[in-house]
Amino acid sequence: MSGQRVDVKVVMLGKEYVGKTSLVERYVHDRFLVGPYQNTIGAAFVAKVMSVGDRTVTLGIWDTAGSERYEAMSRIYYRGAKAAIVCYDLTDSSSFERAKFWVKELRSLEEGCQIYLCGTKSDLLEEDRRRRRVDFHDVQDYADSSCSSALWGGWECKIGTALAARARCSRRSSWPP
Ligand SMILES: Nc1nc2c(ncn2[C@@H]2O[C@H](COP(=O)(O)OP(=O)(O)OP(=O)(O)O)[C@@H](O)[C@H]2O)c(=O)[nH]1
Repeated sequence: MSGQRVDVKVVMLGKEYVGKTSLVERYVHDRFLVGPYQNTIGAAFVAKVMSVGDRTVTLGIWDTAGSERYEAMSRIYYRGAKAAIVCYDLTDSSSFERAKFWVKELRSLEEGCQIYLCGTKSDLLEEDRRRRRVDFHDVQDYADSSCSSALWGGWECKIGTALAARARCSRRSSWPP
């Protein structure tokens, strides 16, 4: 890990190709990934400093590889995470099943982890609604019963909004977490 002090550990989880790395790039560097798809190998770490009220918080974001080949490795990266962004592709129903797999595992093994479900590639639905493969209400029901929140979006998804909310919650109870 980088030598930087991390206040909140965040992990990105989800099936390969759902767009985890793209979301992190967009959020941390405000840029879109260009060029051909390159799958993450193992995991990648990036730190992001953000303001929450009058505090400065450093997020340590672990972007895990979605390929099932790296499943055991992903478990190492979610340990001790305060927040998990579990991504699925709105145009791929199997990716939602994979997201549920991670949510179930986090709920049983990482009690202190806030779980956010994140539907990606909504731009593809804007182009053609028939491409949707994950029902809006199914996600909402599932998020209500099993997660901290559901996020909607593609490139524009604001991971930070959810994390800031999480940070504010922590602040009311015990901060730093
Ligand atoms: N149209 C569209 N394409 C996207 C979006 N997000 C990611 N992609 C594309 O989907 C592909 C996979 O994106 P990645 O961000 O590499 O996916 P990943 O989940 O990190 O994949 P792994 O590293 O294999 O786990 C790439 O070709 C991206 O350009 C999105 O919001 N909309």
